[in-house]
Amino acid sequence: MASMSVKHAIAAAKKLRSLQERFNPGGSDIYPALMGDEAITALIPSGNPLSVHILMFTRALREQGTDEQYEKFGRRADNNEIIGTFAQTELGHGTYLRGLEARADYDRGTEEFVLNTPKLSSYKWWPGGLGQTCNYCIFVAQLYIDNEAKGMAMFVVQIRDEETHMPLPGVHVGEIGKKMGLNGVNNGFLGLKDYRVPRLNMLMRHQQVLPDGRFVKSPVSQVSYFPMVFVRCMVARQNSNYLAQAATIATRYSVIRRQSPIEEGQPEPKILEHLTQQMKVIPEIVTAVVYRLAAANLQNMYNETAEAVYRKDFSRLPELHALACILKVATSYDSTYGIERLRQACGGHGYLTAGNLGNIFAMAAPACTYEGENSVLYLQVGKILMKNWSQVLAGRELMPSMAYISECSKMTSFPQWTGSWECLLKAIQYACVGSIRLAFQSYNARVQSAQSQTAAVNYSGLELTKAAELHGRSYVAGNFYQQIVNSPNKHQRSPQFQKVLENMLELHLIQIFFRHLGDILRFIRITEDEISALQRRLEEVLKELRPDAVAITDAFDFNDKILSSALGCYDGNVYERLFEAALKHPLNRKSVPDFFEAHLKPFMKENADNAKKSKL
Ligand SMILES: CCCCC/C=C\C/C=C\C/C=C\CCCCC(=O)SCCNC(=O)CCNC(=O)[C@H](O)C(C)(C)COP(=O)(O)OP(=O)(O)OC[C@H]1O[C@@H](n2cnc3c(N)ncnc32)[C@H](O)[C@@H]1OP(=O)(O)O
Ligand SMILES: Cc1cc2nc3c(=O)[nH]c(=O)nc-3n(C[C@H](O)[C@H](O)[C@H](O)COP(=O)(O)OP(=O)(O)OC[C@H]3O[C@@H](n4cnc5c(N)ncnc54)[C@H](O)[C@@H]3O)c2cc1C
Repeated sequence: MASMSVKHAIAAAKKLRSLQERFNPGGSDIYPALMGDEAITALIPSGNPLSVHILMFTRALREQGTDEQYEKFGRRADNNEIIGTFAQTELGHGTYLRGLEARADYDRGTEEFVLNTPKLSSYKWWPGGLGQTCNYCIFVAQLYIDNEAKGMAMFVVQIRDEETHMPLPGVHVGEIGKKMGLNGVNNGFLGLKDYRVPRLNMLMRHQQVLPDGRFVKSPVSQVSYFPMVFVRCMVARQNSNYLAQAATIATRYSVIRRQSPIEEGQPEPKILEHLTQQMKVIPEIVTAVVYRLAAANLQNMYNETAEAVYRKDFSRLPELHALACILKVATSYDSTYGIERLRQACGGHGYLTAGNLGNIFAMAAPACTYEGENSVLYLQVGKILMKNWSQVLAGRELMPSMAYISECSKMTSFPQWTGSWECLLKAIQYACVGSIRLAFQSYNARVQSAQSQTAAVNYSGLELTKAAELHGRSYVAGNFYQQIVNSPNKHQRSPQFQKVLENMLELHLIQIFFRHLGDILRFIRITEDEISALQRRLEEVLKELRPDAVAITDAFDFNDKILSSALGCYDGNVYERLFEAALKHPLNRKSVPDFFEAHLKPFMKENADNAKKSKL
């Protein structure tokens, strides 16, 4: 599988290169790569072993290395003359970066770094492509000068000979083993023993070690985390894509499959006529649209911030970090749970490999873990919200994506309930700010009682993650509302198209309202009648969107090769394709399976003989 994946990945990388040249000659815009990734996803359903090379290795060289280092390493990496990965996570540590054990000791006598993974737990473990594909990596290690720790640093390390691909002396590298998916990615392990690299192999755009061993600190230590921010932004787009693929499959299947009359004596309807089926499928279509728009926004913000960082302006890093965390978590959680809901919506056939929903799930699910485990990133955002609440209490302005927090903090109570979109959006934001306030009270009480900040974060963790989740909902719903209601190009839309978008906004806001009704009722008084009215509107908007469901998913424009699903094929010949796939199964090559003579027949005969004996 690994070699097949590499072959396909190389074919796709060539396609990527042509996309890049067509869309953005000489540029480094990731979008062609993403489009290439959709193609790659179809070509390599077991995952792309070059993903981390393209997403992290090449970018780290560009963004963390000096111009000279880019010339020496980055250009060759961008041109796929060398293939690398991003080796940060270890067998013993993934989340807690300050606990990473790999070390780089500076030897001023030879102007080299001596790299070691001192224990088994220090081995790099997980980096994509590390097992067999890569001959280089960015090796993330704790930097030591005269045995004094200086923090994390990144090193360009060659791990295999460029001609023979043999691991170099001092390198112990291999595959970490089968996973629940992405088995074409050859995630690997890497141990280094007294492995020497020249001083100039340490990426030094933001921090430097001078020949005499003097250390020049980075102006902002977190800029070394920037490669992770980029992938979090990519995950937001990538996982909204996976959800859109699954929604396309389930929608098409739901208008082909007929089952169970709704009225006695009537013919069996398409299953999408069942209201409960509409509630399983249509919200997922809308969620895919909502996150694709949010991810595009985030991508623009990333590009602007990356340019600013290149100019040593780090001012927008904190906001990008917070948004990248919140969107990476929200899209990976919601896409993973949404794809499973869509699989279940396809009944038994949803469980067949020929439907491809299981593989799409297996591609989407690890995003809840990699690039920052989701609950850890929620805690990260919770901490940032605590800092921002202190700013609110001090009457200071907040970053634009948190401005609603200041506005809501000035409200002494929630205004008269109207049930309008603005009202629903404000209710979610108001519940978020109420949760932030409660979390802050708990957190601050702990800090005031002499608990350390880290301990206070831990013991306030449930409230912090709740506040972070509601902040994510507020940001995503607010972005969708702006795009539908206040977009500058709204007048260019046909009235029919605008109506479909408004129906999607109605559904998204009501769905999020019901998902967080408990959180909202904690801070806002809403009557039973007002809630029942929203229930009726939910049923109504599902009915309104039902006729548009297929057209919206067709607009995602996934061809059959990318969907790779007998249930979601454009021509709708589901049963023929399921049967065609079944007949291709190796077990159907013979009428009598080999195991009959070897196992089944003796087993049945032995039982028959025993039965006869027991009668005698
Ligand atoms: C072919 C084309 C392909 C396209 C494919 C498309 C999509 C992509 C899909 C898939 C991708 C492919 C493969 C998957 C690759 C996966 C790769 C990896 O997993 S790499 C490893 C990832 N590891 C992590 O993410 C580690 C998580 N841990 C952390 O990030 C940190 O430890 C932490 C949890 C954030 C804690 O940080 P720290 O230890 O420094 O302590 P804190 O006190 O929390 O933070 C201090 C300070 O710094 C700020 N900060 C933290 N992080 C950042 C950041 N990233 N940016 C900016 N600022 C940051 C934090 O806010 C604090 O600030 P302050 O309070 O003001 O001091
Ligand atoms: C498919 C895949 C590809 C990957 N690719 C790469 C790669 O290319 N390069 C790379 O370097 N890494 C890669 N990784 C590793 C990935 O980045 C880590 O798995 C991830 O950062 C989580 O760290 P961990 O595995 O150590 O989990 P842990 O941090 O051990 O998490 C285990 C549990 O502990 C909890 N926990 C941990 N810290 C805290 C805390 N402070 N507060 C509360 N709870 C906490 C977590 O929430 C989680 O529930 C990949 C992983 C996967 C699955």
